[in-house]
Amino acid sequence: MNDAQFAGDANPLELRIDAKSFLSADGTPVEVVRGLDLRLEAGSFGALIGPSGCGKTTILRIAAGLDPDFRGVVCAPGSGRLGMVFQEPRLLPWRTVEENIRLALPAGKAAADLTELVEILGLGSHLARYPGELSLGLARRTAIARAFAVRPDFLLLDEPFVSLDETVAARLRNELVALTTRTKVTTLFVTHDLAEAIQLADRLFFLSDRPAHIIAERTLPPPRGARSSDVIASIAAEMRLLVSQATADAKRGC
Ligand SMILES: Nc1ncnc2c1ncn2[C@@H]1O[C@H](COP(=O)(O)OP(=O)(O)OP(=O)(O)O)[C@@H](O)[C@H]1O
Repeated sequence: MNDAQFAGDANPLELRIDAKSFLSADGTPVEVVRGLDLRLEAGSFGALIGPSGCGKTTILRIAAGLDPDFRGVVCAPGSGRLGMVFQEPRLLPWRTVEENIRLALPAGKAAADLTELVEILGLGSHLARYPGELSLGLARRTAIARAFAVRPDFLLLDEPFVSLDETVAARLRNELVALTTRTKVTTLFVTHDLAEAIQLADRLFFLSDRPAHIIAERTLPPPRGARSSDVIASIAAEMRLLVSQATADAKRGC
C-alpha cells in the first residue's frame, strides 16, 4: 500500500448545516441540526462527540453526501474518494471477506495488492471465510479494510467500535491509528466515548442536544494514538468542565 501521496495536499473538510429536519410519524417536522459549522484540516482526525440521539449519524450522512435534504454546504476534502464505516458492518453475506473488501475497489483495480492492509488488520487467515462465520470484531475489521481499500481521501466512521469487548476495541483502535497515520486521510469519527475520542483524535467537536450544533471544540496536543491513560483522564476532566461551562453559557444565552 503506497498511500503517502494522497490526502496531505487535500482541502479541509468544511461542513455547514444551517438546518436539517425530519418529519415525525405524525407529520410534524423535528429539527435535528441547526447552525452547525465544522472545519477539519486536511489530514486531521476529528472526533464528533454528543449525547445519544442528538443527530451524529444524521451529520455523518450529510457529510458523506448520502442525505442531500438539508440547508447548508459540504466541501469534502480531496477528490471525493470516500471510505465509510457504519455501526453495523454491512457486509454481503454471500461473499467472502476478501470479496467483500475487493468489491469496494473501482473497476480495473480489482487485482490491487491488499497484503499490507490485510496484515495491519490481522485478516490474513480469514480471507476465505464468510461474514456469518465472523465474530463482530472480525466483521468490523473487514468493514474497516473495505473502507481503506479504496484509498480514501475522506473517511467517515460511525461508532465503529461500539459493543465490542474492550480488548478487541483497544486493538482495533490501535489498528485505526496505524492506518490513519500512515495514509493521512482526513477522518471524522463519531463516538459517545470521550476517552476513545481523546485517544484517537487531533481535534474534538462537542455537540449540543437536538437541534445539534457545536458547543465546544478543542485541538489536542500530539501525539495522537499514543496518549497514556493518565493523560487521557486528565484531558477528559478538562473537556467535561469545558462542555459543562459551554452548556451553561448556552442556557443563559451568552
Ligand atoms: N429518517 C429519519 N426519519 C425521521 N427521524 C429520523 C430519521 N433519522 C433520524 N431521525 C431522528 O433524528 C434524530 C437524530 O438521529 P441520529 O441517528 O442522527 O442521532 P445519533 O446522535 O446518531 O443517535 P445515537 O447516539 O443513538 O447513535 C433522532 O431523534 C432520530 O429519531
